[in-house]
Amino acid sequence: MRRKVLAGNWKMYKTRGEAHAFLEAFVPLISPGAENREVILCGPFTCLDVLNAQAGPYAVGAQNVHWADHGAYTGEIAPQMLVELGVRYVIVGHSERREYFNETDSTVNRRLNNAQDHDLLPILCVGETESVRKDGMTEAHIRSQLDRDLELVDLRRLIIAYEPIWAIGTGKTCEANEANRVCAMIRKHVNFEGVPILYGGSVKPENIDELMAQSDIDGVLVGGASLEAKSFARIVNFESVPPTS
Ligand SMILES: O=C[C@H](O)COP(=O)(O)O
Repeated sequence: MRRKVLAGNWKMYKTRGEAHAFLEAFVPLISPGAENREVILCGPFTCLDVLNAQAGPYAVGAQNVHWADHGAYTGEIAPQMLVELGVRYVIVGHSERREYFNETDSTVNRRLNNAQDHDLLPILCVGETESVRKDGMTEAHIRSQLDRDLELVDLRRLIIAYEPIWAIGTGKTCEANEANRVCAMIRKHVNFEGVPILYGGSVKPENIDELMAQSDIDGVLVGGASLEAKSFARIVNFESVPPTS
């Protein structure tokens, strides 16, 4: 059985003090016995050591990593610098990186490979814009991203997040059955049953149970609703709905 993954992406929010306060509130709210649930907190670089010190059983993730181990790359961060801070996961290819920082499938691929070379577990983000969806090109677009991004990447040490761009931070959640359909398509395309596939895009306490009840959604990547301890705790404590058969 694939593990369940509940990941929070804080984006460019939270100072170290705010991260500390979040953890003090969040950790006691998590229900015991959430076995087989991997909780990941992806904070800004400046918070990573605070998360590592205080997050207890929960894993720490970064939001980007460079394809080189060192060099004249102002503003970038190398994998071993993250590993030294106790980071285990790293988000790669988030649509905000692709849109605002000119990430391409080629740079995403190089970042994924270097992350794995240093034993970081990457969370690759893929997804379509609203206009791609309207043109009926969602599947073709995602398959193309996967083909280019995953060259030489070890699928056994990878998480994929399906994040329809039109659903990110907009409050427009993709219907659970449609998100499930695309996640199933991704699994089939990469041809590896064991890869955890997450859904991301306006996940909140009100829709988490329905999303987690889907057959091909193994978890969620949460932006806005991961910033507040109570709402992210409700997401982590999602209620399992037994499969109907
Ligand atoms: O990485 C997280 C996604 O961009 C989703 O963000 P959101 O939950 O604020 O829509």
